[in-house]
Amino acid sequence: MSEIKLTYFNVKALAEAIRMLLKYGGIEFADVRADRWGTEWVELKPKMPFGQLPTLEENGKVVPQSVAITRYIAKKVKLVGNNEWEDLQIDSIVDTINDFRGKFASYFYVNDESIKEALKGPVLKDVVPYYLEKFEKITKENNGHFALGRLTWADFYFVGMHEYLCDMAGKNLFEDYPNIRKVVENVYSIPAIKTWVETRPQTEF
Ligand SMILES: N[C@@H](CCC(=O)N[C@@H](CS)C(=O)NCC(=O)O)C(=O)O
Repeated sequence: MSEIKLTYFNVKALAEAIRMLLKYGGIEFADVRADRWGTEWVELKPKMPFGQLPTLEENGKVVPQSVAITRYIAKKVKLVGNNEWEDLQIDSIVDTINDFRGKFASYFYVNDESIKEALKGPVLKDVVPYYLEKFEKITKENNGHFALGRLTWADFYFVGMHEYLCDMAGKNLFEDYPNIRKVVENVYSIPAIKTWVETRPQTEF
């Protein structure tokens, strides 16, 4: 059995879907959480392939990029499509969820508070309902899932990310969207994930 090490910061954000998929598949891994604000990250950053986290290390080889890593683990735990068309459905919605995340990132990391607020306003007013109404329709049509009418890594990708999205928005985004919430409930009701959620390190997002 190969040795897997997942390195990220002590948050869920881009790595939680990967952690949850590993747990789902019962795959042992080292869950390394670097201190983002201390000297640890200053020393580690130049050693990372593109200076960022998460990275996956397997058999001594280190690879970056959260979506690629999530897809790779999803293949191992068989939460991918049954053919190329099905994989395209999953990839397409994952990329769309990632675009949605990018809308929040466009203001969240801005230091100037007045500029940040000015950028945040239209995202919350226009972009959020635009995406969430479509996500609600998709998850309704797919019976509480994001693709293929069944559990796939797209669900994990969203669930791993959803608290981060709420944190960046400064509110619960999904209150009025029962079918999106159903995706979270479906993933959290899987026994291995339930145990993980109960025992994982407590972080804000
Ligand atoms: N496209 C990359 C983005 C990775 C990324 O933005 N990582 C951030 C944390 S979420 C990071 O490493 N920040 C620290 C830094 O850039 O020094 C991925 O999806 O993995």
